[in-house]
This record gives sequence, C-alpha cells and structure tokens, in this order.
Amino acid sequence: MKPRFASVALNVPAGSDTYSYKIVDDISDDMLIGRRAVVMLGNRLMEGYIVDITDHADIEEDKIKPVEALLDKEPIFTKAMLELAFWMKEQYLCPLGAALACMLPPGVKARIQKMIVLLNEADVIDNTKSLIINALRDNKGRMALNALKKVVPVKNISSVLAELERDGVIAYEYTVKESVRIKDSYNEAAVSGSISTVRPVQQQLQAITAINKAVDEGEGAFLLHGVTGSGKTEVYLQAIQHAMDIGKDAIVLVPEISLTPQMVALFTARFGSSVAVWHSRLSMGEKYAQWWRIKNGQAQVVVGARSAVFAPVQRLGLIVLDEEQESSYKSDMTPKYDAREVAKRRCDIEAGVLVLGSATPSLETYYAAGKGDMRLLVMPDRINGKPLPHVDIVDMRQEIAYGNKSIFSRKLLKAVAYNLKAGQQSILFMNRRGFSTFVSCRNCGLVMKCPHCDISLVYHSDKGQLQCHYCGYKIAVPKVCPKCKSPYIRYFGAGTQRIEHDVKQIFPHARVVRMDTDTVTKKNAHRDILRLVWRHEVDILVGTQMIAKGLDFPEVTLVGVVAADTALNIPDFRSAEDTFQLVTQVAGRAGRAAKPGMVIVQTYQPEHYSLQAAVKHDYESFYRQEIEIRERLKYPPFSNIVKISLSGKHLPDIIKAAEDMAGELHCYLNNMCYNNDVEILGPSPAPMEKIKDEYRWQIILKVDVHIMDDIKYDIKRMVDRYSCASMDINPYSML
Ligand SMILES: Nc1ncnc2c1ncn2[C@@H]1O[C@H](COP(=O)(O)OP(=O)(O)OP(=O)(O)O)[C@@H](O)[C@H]1O
Ligand SMILES: [Zn+2]
Ligand SMILES: [Zn+2]
Repeated sequence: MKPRFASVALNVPAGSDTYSYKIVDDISDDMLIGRRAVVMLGNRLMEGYIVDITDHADIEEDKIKPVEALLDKEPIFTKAMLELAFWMKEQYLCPLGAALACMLPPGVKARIQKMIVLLNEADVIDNTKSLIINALRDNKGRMALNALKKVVPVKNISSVLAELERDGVIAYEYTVKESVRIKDSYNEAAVSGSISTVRPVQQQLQAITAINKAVDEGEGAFLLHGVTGSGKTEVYLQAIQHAMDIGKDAIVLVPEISLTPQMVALFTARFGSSVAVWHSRLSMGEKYAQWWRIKNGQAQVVVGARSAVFAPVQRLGLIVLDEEQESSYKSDMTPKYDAREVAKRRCDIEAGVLVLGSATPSLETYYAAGKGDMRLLVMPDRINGKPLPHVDIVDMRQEIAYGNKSIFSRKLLKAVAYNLKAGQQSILFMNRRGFSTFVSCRNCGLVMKCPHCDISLVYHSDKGQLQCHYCGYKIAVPKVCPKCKSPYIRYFGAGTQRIEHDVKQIFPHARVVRMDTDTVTKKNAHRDILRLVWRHEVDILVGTQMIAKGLDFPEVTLVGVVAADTALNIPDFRSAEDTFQLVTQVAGRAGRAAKPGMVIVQTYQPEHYSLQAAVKHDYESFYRQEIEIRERLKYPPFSNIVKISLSGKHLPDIIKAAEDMAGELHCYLNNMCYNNDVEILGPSPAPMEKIKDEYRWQIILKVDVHIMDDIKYDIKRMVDRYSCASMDINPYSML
C-alpha cells in the first residue's frame, strides 16, 4: 500500500496550520478526514484534527511520527465544517486548529494519558528496567506514564522505556478521557407549552413566502427589517417549520441576553423536542449532550447565542440571526469571528438560507442590502395596526434651569404617576449599573479610581462598596478622602440602583423591581423577575440593556430612557448608531398590545440626529445621515478597521513597541504605495488606558475595502513579531 499522511491541525497559537503524521491503520480516507486524533508535537501529546490525507509529506518521511491514536468512532467534522474552518483561518487570521476547536462543545477536549503496557516479563539485568517491569507487574501490567515516573524516579526513564519498547517488552497505549461527565441530557425542550396557532398577516406572508422559496432553492440571503412588534418572530417560526417540512434543519441565533425562558418556550411550544437550546448558562455536560443530540439528528432546530452558528446540524436549511445589529455577535477572543459573516459563509457552503432580522439593522448590513448583497424584506407596521409609541424628548438642561436637580424630569415623573394610577406597567431604562457612577472629593477633587484600571469606581449602595466594573476590585466606601482626609465625599452619575432607590422614595407604594447583572446572578433570578412582570406583580421595572430588547410585555405602556447621553458620549465611531438602536429598541417595549405606548427620552443633547430620528421612528433618516458621515470619515462599511492593541505591565515598553510598530507600518505602506488606501490613527492610549494592571495602547488602521486581502497577512506578520500586540479585524469595541 502507498504510504499515507494525515495533515493534522493543532490548536496551538503560532506555528503551521497543519502538521504531517503517518497513518499506520488500514482505514479509508473518508473515515479519517475530519476525525480527531492524538499526535505528538515535540514531546507533548496533543489532540488534533485530521483535515486532509495526502500521499506526500511536508518534511522528510523518516522524521514523521505516526498518528498515535484516533478518537471517536468516526469523523466529527463534516467536509463542510472543514471548509468553513479554512475560510475562518483566512478571514480572521486565526490558527486553523482554533477555528476547528470552536466548532466542538467545550467539553469535547480530550484529556490524553499515555499508558505503558507490559507485554512480557523479560529477565533483565539493568536495574532501572527491572524497576519498571516490577512496577508494571504490581499494577496489573498497565500504568500511566506519570504514575510510573513517580515510582521509578530516574532521569533517563524515557530512553529506557524506548529501549524496552524496541525489545518488545512494553508497548504504549493512549487512554482518552473526555473531560466532561455526561449527565442526563438537558431537558429544557421537554417543557412544551400550548401550541397557539397564529395566522400570519399580509406583511408577514410576503416575507415568509420569499424565504420559503429560497429555502426550497437552497440559496438566498435576506435582511428582514421589521419595526418593533411587527411580528418578526412569527416569520422565523413559519420559515423554520417550512424547512423542517422539507427535511431540513434550522439554526436561530439570538443575543445571549434575549435568550430568555420566554423565548425558549416560544420555540419549544412550536417544535417540542426537536429543539436544542445552546447558551452559556448550560453546564459543560449539558452542552455536550445537546451537541450530540444535534449531531445525531435528534434535534432539528437549534436556538442559541453566538457560538450556535457552529451547531453540527446535518442538513442546513436556514440560519436566522435575530437582532442582527447586536455587538455580541462579534467574538473578541481568538478566533475573533463575526457570527453574521460565518453564518453567511456557512449558508453558501451548505446551501442554506440566511435571514438577518432587526428593527434597527446595523449600518453595514443595511448598506449591503442596498448594494443587493442580500434581499431586503420590510415590515413597516406593528401587528394589529398598533401604532408605534409616541416618543417625547426632554431637554434636561431646561430641567436644571427650572431648578429640578433630580434625575427625573417633571414629565417623566408625571407619566409614571399616571401609569401607576391607571394600573399600567412602566420600564425605566439606564445602561449603567450601580448607584453612583463616580465618586469624588469635594475638597481636593480626587476621583476614586480603580488602582488596577484607569476607570472610576462605581458606588454600590447595597453592599456599601466601591466597585470596579472591569476587574471586580472592591473596597468599602472610604469615610474620608484618601488624599486630603476631608470628609466631604460626593457621588455623581446615576446607575440602576440609584434609579430604583429614588423611584421607591418618590412612589413608596409602587412595586419596583430592578434587573441588571447584579440582580440576576442567582440561578433562575432572570426568569423570576420576568415572571413577576408578566404576571403584573410589578409596576415599575428598572433595568439595563438586559431589558431593552426582545421583551414582549403587553401591559407595558411607558418607557423612560433616563439618560440617553451615556451611550452617545462613548468615544467610539458607533456611538450614534448604538444610541439610535438602543432608544428605538427600548422604546419598542412600550404599547405592544391593546393600550398605546409612550416613551420619554431624557438627554442633554436633544438636537442630536440619532435621537431626532429615533423620536420619529425613522430608520431611513438616521441611516442617510449616518452613512454620509461614515463615508466622509472612511469608517465601515467604507473601510475595514484593523485594531492593533498593545498591552503590558510596563508602560514605557508598550509605548516604545507601539511607536516602533507604527513606524514599521508607515514604512511598509510607503514601500507598497498604499499610503492613499490606508489611514493610520495613533499610536495612542486606548480610551480605557489601563485595565487589570495592564497599560493599553492602540493603533487603528482604516483600510480601503479593496486592498484588505492584499495587506492583512503582512500586517498580521508584523503584529505577531511583538509579543505584547494583537489585532482584531472590524472589532465592535474601540475601547
Ligand atoms: N399574525 C399575527 N397575529 C396576531 N399576533 C401576532 C401575529 N404575529 C405576531 N403576533 C404577536 O405580535 C407580538 C409582537 O411580535 P414579535 O415579538 O415577533 O415582534 P418583533 O418584530 O420580534 O419585535 P421586536 O423587534 O420588538 O422584538 C407578539 O406578541 C406576537 O405573538
Ligand atoms: Zn480630597
Ligand atoms: Zn479595575
């Protein structure tokens, strides 16, 4: 037989994509490609993934080691998934092994143990050898290498073992332990609810028809732009049903925070035990079980957060991304992938149909739809002809001029009072948690900052603590200023705790509940709070982003955006877009059922175009103004952003590295005559200059979309030469 070699991808940070190993077993190529295997790299045993079988090796044949062991009974990656991984490697410049690793459930990573097996008890004179043989005999002829090393603590044990193996006295074996214990399969899907039938309305029907046709044809990409409460979910459900009817599978991605029990119940009510749920709150064992349910075809509908885009469905029909504008679809860890792009690519490879849905599409996506890269489906009306809520802007400067120093405008207070009286529910939205967002000394002006991060500490009233929201550092609130010893400590800036506190003072009889990451830490707390709201056992719900999107509470008629400026003032080119989206989304929680809704937006910049457009529910107008700015300033979608981050404990080193790298970049672009196609911003300190004792500098490149592929590998190579540097292509956070 001709020699065969496996190209094995390993999840190691640097180095080649694949390494060659000899195949010794008599197994067909098809049973090898996509299979997990144990191989030796240097003197380490590693788990790797066979991505190809060839008849030639990339190094001299006699230097090539054999594949030590094959894992699983059959390949775990399909050819399509391998192709997707190869694409990710090029797109995100990540190691091939890292791309493949994120397609497996976290628990699948094997713990590999090298075992020594005694084959015959030869008489030996060598002392070490007889020690080894005796030890093995005492252990029923089989020992893990590590255990043996403890019993026979000699330095040269490896070479002695090699001799014993050559003489046929011992052999090696590998035992592979999956690091998860498989518990009972996760059973969220079993709680099926009542199957309500919904009759789609005209605008839904048009969308459904178009998507279904594409699913039949196995090709197509859509942007479903439907206002809040227009019934997008029903479109997804019908399209999924259709895919299932013709024997295909569907993946539905939702932002982690929208993956509420309500959302899951909606899918399980419709599709029962065909649903697999995939989110970060699952334990490793649960994820592992779900993954295999999908892989084995027991689940045809996967509902999950970002990483569910890799769910191993067998016959992909449809991938839906709800709230496609959400930044959480972009991973900020290697591989730094964008689930929207991965979904698109996966659909192209596996003849699936992509549906991106949103009331406030990202600029990039809407631009792509405008160019014809995907088809635009519009649902301009709310279900049952419900009007969109009336939005009022309150100029907080005038409140101050009037002498109102409270965090609530007179208008908002009046509206809350009215709602309480009328027995209707209200939502107060604030996208910062804690009580006061910064604390300073009135005497010397010292601002209390985290000693590890260049960030103000946030006061948490329930614990009497100052906390850093980046590293978790906590201290008791100081009684006197640490610098000048003055007792006059002042608290500025309101967070959700403050809103809750003040609202309870003003309306002592109101039932107020707060929902943010501080109040949902306990298991089921999230569900319990939403249930209270659902049963109308709450009058006022105070919360962060967590309550801004997707929630469908019929009794909520008032939404107050307490400080629209917090999002607007973030130093990021997306801040206007984020603000428009946030205000539109949170406003969309109001007046979804019988009673009309009302929204009050408090701000110090009432004239800002993102707020003006949000007031009118005018996405188009916002888009036109924002896209013009993006084009003028060459921001995405008119360029690709490459963010090069440099971080480390020693600031001068970081600055030096940043300057050196910027010099190299300028020189490179000059030599390649790319000066007009790439703009270099910085080096400069990151907006958050220090986090967890690490200083952070950055260089931002705005790269013309046409030359990105020509230069990205060169830039990556430059960045890789600096151990303190990393790069991210089209990041979602510039902080
Ligand atoms: N054809 C229909 N007939 C009656 N009710 C419907 C129909 N379609 C959807 N609904 C109901 O309308 C409400 C709003 O729908 P849905 O939550 O899907 O809106 P959405 O477009 O996802 O909004 P958002 O962007 O705010 O999440 C839901 O309560 C849903 O059950
Ligand atoms: Zn002071
Ligand atoms: Zn900190």
